[in-house]
Amino acid sequence: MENAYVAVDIGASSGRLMLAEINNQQQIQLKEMHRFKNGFKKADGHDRWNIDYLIHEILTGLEKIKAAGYQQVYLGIDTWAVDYVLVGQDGKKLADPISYRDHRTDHAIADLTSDLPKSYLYKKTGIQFLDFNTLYQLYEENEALLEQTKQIMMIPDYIGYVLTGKAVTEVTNASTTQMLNLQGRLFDEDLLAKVNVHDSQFAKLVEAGTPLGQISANWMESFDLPETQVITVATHDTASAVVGTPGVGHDWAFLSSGTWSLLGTELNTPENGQLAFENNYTNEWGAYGTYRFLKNIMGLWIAQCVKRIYGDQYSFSELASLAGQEKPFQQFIDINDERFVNPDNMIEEIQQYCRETGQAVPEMPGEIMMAIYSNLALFYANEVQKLDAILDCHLNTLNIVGGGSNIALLNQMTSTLANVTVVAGPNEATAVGNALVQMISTGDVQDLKAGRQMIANSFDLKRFEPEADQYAGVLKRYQDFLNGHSKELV
Ligand SMILES: Nc1ncnc2c1ncn2[C@@H]1O[C@H](COP(=O)(O)OP(=O)(O)OP(=O)(O)O)[C@@H](O)[C@H]1O
Ligand SMILES: C[C@H](O)[C@H](O)[C@@H](O)C(=O)CO
Ligand SMILES: [Mg+2]
Repeated sequence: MENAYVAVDIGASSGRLMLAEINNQQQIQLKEMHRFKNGFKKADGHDRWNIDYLIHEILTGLEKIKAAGYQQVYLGIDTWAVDYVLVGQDGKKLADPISYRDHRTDHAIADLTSDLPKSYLYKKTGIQFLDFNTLYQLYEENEALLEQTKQIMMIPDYIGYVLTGKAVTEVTNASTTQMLNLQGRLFDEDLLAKVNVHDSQFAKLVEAGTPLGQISANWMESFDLPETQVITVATHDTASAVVGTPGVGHDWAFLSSGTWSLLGTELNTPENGQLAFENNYTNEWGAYGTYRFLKNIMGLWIAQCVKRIYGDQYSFSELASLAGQEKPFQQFIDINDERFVNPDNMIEEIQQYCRETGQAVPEMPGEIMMAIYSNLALFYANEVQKLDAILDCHLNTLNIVGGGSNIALLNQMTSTLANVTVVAGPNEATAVGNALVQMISTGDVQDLKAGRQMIANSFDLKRFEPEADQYAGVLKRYQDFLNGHSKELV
């Protein structure tokens, strides 16, 4: 009987339980068993996630898997980064987790680094400066709550703890705290002290692929579940997405395109030099001792907000079709401007930005969406050039994975502007990477290289080549615009 693997992948906008099995042709077969919405809501003065709802959805999905005839499964959990749950002395959460988009950290970097030079912090951690990194969230955390806290658990670690009773801190997601020391590969004592947190308040650090334990008997009594062995995978969803990216050789970059666009490349040693620091690139830890040298780009969050403002009357593919009927590059937008992190009305924010910069104001849905896609493609192309410069290399291929890999228009614009081959897919690379780490952990797959080959042989990947003479000079004009207008995410 072949092993069955359940990948629980919860992004900022949606979650899903995907069942992965290896068929006789040594291909990974992926089946969506359960999907649910995610999102934060205002509660007790902050934007909060509903973590109990997410756990209930996981158990509901597992019941569907049992009902489909699976008696025994492996399971891995990955979610978005930086956010955490505070667990009290009684082992229960003290509050629902606050979202990284909450405004409590809007000025946290300036406050925390007033007596701690950013260059020093970057040398220690190699992590990009995003004001919602865990370090700054803890700096702004409610002191009374922190004093009652026995354990600080990152979201996926907390879910694994609730399901199995076992607490660990998995390194790929822990690195996004900006509290891990690159040299010692442990929590940095100075940074813990800076936010009044003790080493003991984090469970032991473990690498991706470490077995966690069985789902506890109390859940088995309350829900009709398969016997479930939980494995701690690369619990940062982007880390799982990178594992699930079928890159070949050494000259490939990845773009994990979902709520965020995470553009970067996989390194075996961190790159925390001056150029990387100046360009705010990060060295998030990857699976198997790798580093994810990447940059956070605002991503399709902007499209998600637009879709919501239109009352969800358009599907994402309909919005993409409307965009395709419009001319590209009608206005330049620094999509990483902090004003787009969590505005009250994204459409108005985009329109106001265009007014303030004396540009054509997009009005119709198609114009708005084309403005978003055009500027995402330009931003991606600009960052590919920066990656080449920082790493002194030439990345020929950009593997685009995640929901955004479905957008052929955006894939093609990106290929042409960046002058690279785009390989699009799998769109569920995060779930695939989650399952692959489980398969490597059980020995069903030999290693990461063999797994990526298997992925390439299992999923329909689409290639996009640069279209000569298209958009000549646009990227240079965009870069000049950015140089005059950039107020990046910091
Ligand atoms: N067919 C499509 N046409 C256009 N856009 C699409 C299509 N399918 C997905 N998308 C885009 O992909 C996004 C969702 O990507 P994905 O499913 O990777 O995100 P997620 O995993 O839910 O969230 P996160 O990025 O936080 O992990 C949507 O917001 C949408 O913009
Ligand atoms: C806040 C993080 O940067 C974000 O979660 C990103 O890393 C991610 O996980 C996108 O899916
Ligand atoms: Mg995702």
